[in-house]
Amino acid sequence: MPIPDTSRHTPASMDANPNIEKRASHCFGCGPANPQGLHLVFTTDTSNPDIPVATTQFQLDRLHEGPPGYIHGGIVATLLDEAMSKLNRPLNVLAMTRHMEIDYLHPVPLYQSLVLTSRHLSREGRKLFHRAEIQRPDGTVLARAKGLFIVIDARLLALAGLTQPES
Ligand SMILES: CCCCC/C=C\C/C=C\C/C=C\C/C=C\CCCC(=O)SCCNC(=O)CCNC(=O)[C@H](O)C(C)(C)COP(=O)(O)OP(=O)(O)OC[C@H]1O[C@@H](n2cnc3c(N)ncnc32)[C@H](O)[C@@H]1OP(=O)(O)O
Repeated sequence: MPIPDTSRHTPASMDANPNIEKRASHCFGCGPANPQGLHLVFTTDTSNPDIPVATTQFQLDRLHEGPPGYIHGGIVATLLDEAMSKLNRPLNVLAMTRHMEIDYLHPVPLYQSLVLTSRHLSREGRKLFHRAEIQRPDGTVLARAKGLFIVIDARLLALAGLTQPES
């Protein structure tokens, strides 16, 4: 039986200098330090600061296959979730996904460059409503999501050991 590489599974509480940026370096969607992650790199358009838009191009292979030749539906959900989460920092909040709904309109192919984009829709207090889409380069929408993100307050982050309490 192979010996697991435990260095990839070090509990976050054992990190020498835990902070939100360092922890995010292992994010499955965008963390550069996660060897099994998707390594998505987004461009964020804040020309309208109230309605940020995040975009990336990606191309996956059989590591993320579901139906033969197509991306697994759970990975499609991950892509859409990740894209929407990228809108939170431009809105100057830390937030987590509370609810999302997905329309799988067409199978999402492997081995093709695709466009993943998200847009902030509205805010009601600590509730942020976003949307995201995966498109072919010709604009055909393959999958679409709406998401509700909840702003995480400083006290909760401090309890999780991610920031110092303000007072
Ligand atoms: C505590 C540890 C924090 C650690 C994380 C720190 C920071 C995170 C931010 C950035 C991290 C950096 C990298 C990004 C990483 C990943 C990217 C992808 C994003 C994700 O992958 S992130 C993982 C999945 N995510 C979760 O693991 C969340 C689990 N969850 C909770 O931890 C709680 O849920 C919490 C704390 C969020 C809120 O908890 P809560 O108790 O304060 O509030 P509750 O959940 O009850 O609802 C709130 C309001 O949403 C309304 N509501 C509910 N459903 C609705 C619906 N369908 N439509 C309309 N409204 C709805 C309710 O009615 C209520 O509204 P109202 O306030 O008006 O009553």
